Amino acid sequence: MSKLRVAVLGAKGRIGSEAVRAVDAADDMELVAALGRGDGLETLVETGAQVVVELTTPDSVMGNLDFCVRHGIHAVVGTTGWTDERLAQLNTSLAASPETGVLIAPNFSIGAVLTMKFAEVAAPYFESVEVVELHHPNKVDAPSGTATRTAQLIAAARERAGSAPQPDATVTALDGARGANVDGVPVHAVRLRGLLAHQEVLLGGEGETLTIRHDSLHHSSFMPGILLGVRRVVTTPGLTFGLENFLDLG
Ligand SMILES: NC(=O)C1=CN([C@@H]2O[C@H](COP(=O)(O)OP(=O)(O)OC[C@H]3O[C@@H](n4cnc5c(N)ncnc54)[C@H](OP(=O)(O)O)[C@@H]3O)[C@@H](O)[C@H]2O)C=CC1
Ligand SMILES: O=C(O)C1=N[C@H](C(=O)O)C[C@H](O)C1
Repeated sequence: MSKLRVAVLGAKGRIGSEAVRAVDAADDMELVAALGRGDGLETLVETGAQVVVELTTPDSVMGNLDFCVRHGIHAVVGTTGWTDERLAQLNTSLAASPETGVLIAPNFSIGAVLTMKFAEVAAPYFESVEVVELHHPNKVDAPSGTATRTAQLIAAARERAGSAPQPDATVTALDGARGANVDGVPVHAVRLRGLLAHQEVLLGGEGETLTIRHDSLHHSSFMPGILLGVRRVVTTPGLTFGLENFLDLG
């Protein structure tokens, strides 16, 4: 069986450098390019890359994906910064290249994907829900893509269940004291030396609380999800949002 020809963009970054090692070590993949900022994207065409793993920055990802989709190169994307406008722009590009697949995964670690799933299930059963994400201080953005996605899933689950809006403070002495409001769910971002990527979903009801916590302790936690994404995206045309779509979570 021929190996999948895979390139990594953002290859010198924290997660990109780990992805280079993981792709290189995978028996069914050949690492054909490892590109950093300023390296020409034409290399992707010259090396016959079939799948790009995109792990750059929110300011670079759209241009990189535009190139990939126009050249029929599938993409597995971990880079954050997704908005409805950006997703619509990507869908427009994909419409002109209907055989190309793009997976955007807010988080590639199985624990984080399960945290989102568990939070979605639990959210309608509690009066209050808040999300706290904690990351290393060099993280490019806040709140994390995972926290934003978690809050969106929680809000959608509560809306489907007809949950009442959460009680909240009527007076805040300082802006930001209640975190960011994502679809009615407060999201708090901590940046702390020594951390990598962590999240707590706090749920509270009458006389009880439930805390769902996930910790990524090393960038290796994201690698099985990236490799799964690479294997599946080549046979999944169009846009897939969330690694859970490639997992059987019941
Ligand atoms: N979905 C997931 O599971 C995960 C997602 N992430 C996300 O991945 C992204 C990267 O995170 P992280 O590795 O910590 O960040 P880093 O800053 O360590 O790495 C980003 C790398 O991308 C490079 N880069 C920027 N623009 C381009 C470009 N146009 N072409 C090629 N390379 C480029 C940067 O180069 P330079 O330094 O020169 O700018 C840098 O080396 C973030 O959005 C982060 O949130 C991170 C971990 C897990
Ligand atoms: O920048 C990071 O480190 C991470 N980014 C992703 C996010 O914003 O959710 C995934 C994970 O939290 C690590």
